[in-house]
Amino acid sequence: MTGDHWGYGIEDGPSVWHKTYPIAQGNRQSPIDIVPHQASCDPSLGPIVLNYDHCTSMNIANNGHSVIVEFDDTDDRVVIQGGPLDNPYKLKQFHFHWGGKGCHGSEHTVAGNSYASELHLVHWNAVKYGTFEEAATAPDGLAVLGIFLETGDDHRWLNMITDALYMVKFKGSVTDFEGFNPMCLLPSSLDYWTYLGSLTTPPLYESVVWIILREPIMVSEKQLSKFRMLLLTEEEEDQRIHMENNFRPPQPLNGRKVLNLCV
Ligand SMILES: NS(=O)(=O)/N=C1/NCCS1
Ligand SMILES: [Zn+2]
Repeated sequence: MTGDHWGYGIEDGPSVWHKTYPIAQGNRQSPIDIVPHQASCDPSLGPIVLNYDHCTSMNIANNGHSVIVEFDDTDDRVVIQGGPLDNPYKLKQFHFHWGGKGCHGSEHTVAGNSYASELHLVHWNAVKYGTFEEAATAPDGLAVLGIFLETGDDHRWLNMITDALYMVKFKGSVTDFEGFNPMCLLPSSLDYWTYLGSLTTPPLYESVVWIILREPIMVSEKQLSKFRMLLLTEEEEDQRIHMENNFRPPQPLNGRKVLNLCV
């Protein structure tokens, strides 16, 4: 397994990533199991503030690991700030992790329970670093907002994404996807847990301030099934392998503190 040849299968999945990415066995890896009653409330933690009003989604793509919506991050106004963050962090992209039919697929778990899926809104510290790539290797370079997806009623706005998935069925496909504002994917409460961790996909850099919202959003099984229609394989390949169970299991906490807002 070299270069971008990692995946979620037996041969190339999370249990062997350490062979190519030794930091997989580092001391601030993600995801983790969040144990609510062991989280510490920190009076210095304020609310999360999201300024997505001027966000400009550009495209939606199948990168062979997930489906990803990218944003124009030249605009300084589209940021997350507050909470544990010392600076505003700019929105770069969002993507999802999900399970197989009837299986759960979130990355973080809560008291050992996983959700059907997990949405990651990826932001970078453009105040301190010149590029996303540079920020991605710095200990305070990225802030990822994690939102759990639970099966229930149809999510009226998620349809905008699931209806576009057929256009990026194959690995390496990308299509225009403008005017989507992820504010519509937020739950009603911005109550959160936060801890210092890593990317959950190779190269697994330990550069992420994780902010996980406590309240899940509801999506239907039908909407989730459309994610599983995505393929890991390219259009010209004969084999067709569906993209599912693209989640890394929880990693050792190694003494890290999970903080939450004081009520
Ligand atoms: N799942 S994740 O958000 O931690 N992984 C990423 N890889 C590149 C940017 S975000
Ligand atoms: Zn992710």
